[in-house]
Amino acid sequence: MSASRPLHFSKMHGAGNDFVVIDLRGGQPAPPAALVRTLGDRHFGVGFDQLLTIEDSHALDCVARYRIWNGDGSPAQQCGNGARCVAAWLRRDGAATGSRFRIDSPAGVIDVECLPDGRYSLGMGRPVFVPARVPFHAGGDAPVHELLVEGSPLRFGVASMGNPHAVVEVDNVDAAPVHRLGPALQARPEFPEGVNVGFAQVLARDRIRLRVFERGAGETLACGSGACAAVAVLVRQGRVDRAVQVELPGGTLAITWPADDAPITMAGPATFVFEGEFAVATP
Ligand SMILES: N[C@H](CCC[C@H](N)C(=O)O)C(=O)O
Repeated sequence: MSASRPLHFSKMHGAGNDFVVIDLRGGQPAPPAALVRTLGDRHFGVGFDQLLTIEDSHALDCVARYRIWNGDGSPAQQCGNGARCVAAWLRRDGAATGSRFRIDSPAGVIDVECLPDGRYSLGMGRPVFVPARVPFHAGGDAPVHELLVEGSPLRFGVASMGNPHAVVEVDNVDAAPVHRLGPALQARPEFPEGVNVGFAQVLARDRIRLRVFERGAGETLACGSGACAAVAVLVRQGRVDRAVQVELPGGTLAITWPADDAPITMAGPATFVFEGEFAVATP
């Protein structure tokens, strides 16, 4: 029987997008990819869409830094639902005081506001549409791109929220071929760093439904950066206004993009589920 040491974690979710949060402040090393994969396994581990590590921030005005790992062990630059859970975790920890503070994400500093109704409102930065910066290596800086996918033309928009997104508009998200077209688009060489693929159904100019097949995690019940990217792409295509309720399978996020040169704001819940200890094998 190999020895092991306990690793304390918090299990959380943001609109059903679930996370394991571990505290690595004090200079503890990042978890090896093998541990991330084991911890993320829903049979041999705890299970999560993403692992979030809380770390010391080098930015003076930030309460903490955090990093993001997908279930397949790959790092990510942005996680909107995860950022809200980090904010809630820091409030409960006492590291964050007051209703406004800043956290340091791999994609940059995020302004947090704790709303009276218990939701968290976050400044998610400006969307980037320049293909080379998504990155997406095909076509120019157009609102709509088209690729031949599995023999049929597929039209979509692209945007980076710090992480890459493609957004496909569909008539009915329930019937969308999410688990076929999601992996097919992710496998394209035009997306050299992979891509999160959103399938959006426009219900009204201020309301959409969205399903997201995430890079490194598959379909999740919600994707915060995906909701931001979907609104940005659809605003640019003239399909929605600038304040949109995004209905995802796990819950609803309020996305606002006041102007092209303004950051996108995302508001939504962050929920603690349980605390636990994971037995990490020691050599
Ligand atoms: N799978 C994403 C990271 C998690 C994003 C999502 N969970 C969110 O809430 O934004 C990527 O590799 O870019």
